Amino acid sequence: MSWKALPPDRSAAGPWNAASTRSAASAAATTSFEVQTIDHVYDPDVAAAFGLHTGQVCVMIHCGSRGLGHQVCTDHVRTMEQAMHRYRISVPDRQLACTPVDSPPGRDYLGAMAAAANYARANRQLLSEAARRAFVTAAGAGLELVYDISHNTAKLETHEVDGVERLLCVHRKGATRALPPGDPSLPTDLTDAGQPVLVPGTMGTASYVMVGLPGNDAFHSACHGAGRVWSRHHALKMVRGERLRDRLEASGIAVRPSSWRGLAEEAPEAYKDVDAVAAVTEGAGLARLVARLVPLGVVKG
Ligand SMILES: Nc1nc2c(ncn2[C@@H]2O[C@H](COP(=O)(O)O)[C@@H](O)[C@H]2O)c(=O)[nH]1
Ligand SMILES: [Mn+2]
Repeated sequence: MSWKALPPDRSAAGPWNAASTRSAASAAATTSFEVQTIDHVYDPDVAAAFGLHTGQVCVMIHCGSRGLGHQVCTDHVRTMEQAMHRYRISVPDRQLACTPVDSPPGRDYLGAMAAAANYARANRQLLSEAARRAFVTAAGAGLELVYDISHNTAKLETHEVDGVERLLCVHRKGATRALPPGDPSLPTDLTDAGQPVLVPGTMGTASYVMVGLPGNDAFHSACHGAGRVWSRHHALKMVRGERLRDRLEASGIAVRPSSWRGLAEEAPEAYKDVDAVAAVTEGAGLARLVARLVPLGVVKG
């Protein structure tokens, strides 16, 4: 399973454009290529609409711009911080540095961020194609795309605020879009079901497919993953890559890391409990559970 292109942004011009270092992906980017199987389906109808069923083998690919988006954010926070006085803006924290979306720094930021998002999408396309070739060669099996979705982005979108439709620049960090059934931005084959929301957990625990819900108060957003409890630095102090590989392989998960260090940084214990995160996401009305997937093998880049 990987990510399908979303419709392009509809317009420019409008509200504030904030570039935040908090809003950036970690420079040491997470990339995982995971073969999984579906161990539980919560909503058979929506799962069927996504082409999913219990026992199915899937591929979940997580890849962004490999640090480019982080650099874009760092650079534009600096520029906006220096430009804010021209727009009479002050913020309590430099990481909230912002200028209007239709100002030169705002346009520059959105353009650079979009380029990084496109680069991330191209990376996923290449990894998806590699997955297709590997599955055909090794198993004679084809792969069908469920959804390709961007994360850690800023998008211009119209939302109702205090009863008024407004054009907003919505920043989603550690988050992704979660459109409800019937949303006009959805591809037609997903209009009845809603948008697939992919929630990777860790290489040693479950991951989830969820679906967007009506009435989402977070501007149609949901989490994009379990999220960290340990920094990469702390994970390196706590975990040895070789031992982690042995532990995962002993529990039946094949592991192919590009480095021991990279593997240790992404140890399962460095992340929150994804089962709890998915339950809270559903409880908060952000997205609904569709299927739970468990890892069979992971390649870490
Ligand atoms: N299924 C897997 N999920 C993983 C793995 N490594 C990390 N993660 C999850 O992805 C999200 C998003 O990562 P981010 O770098 O964009 O924040 C993260 O919160 C983890 O929950 C993995 O190997 N397999
Ligand atoms: Mn990422």
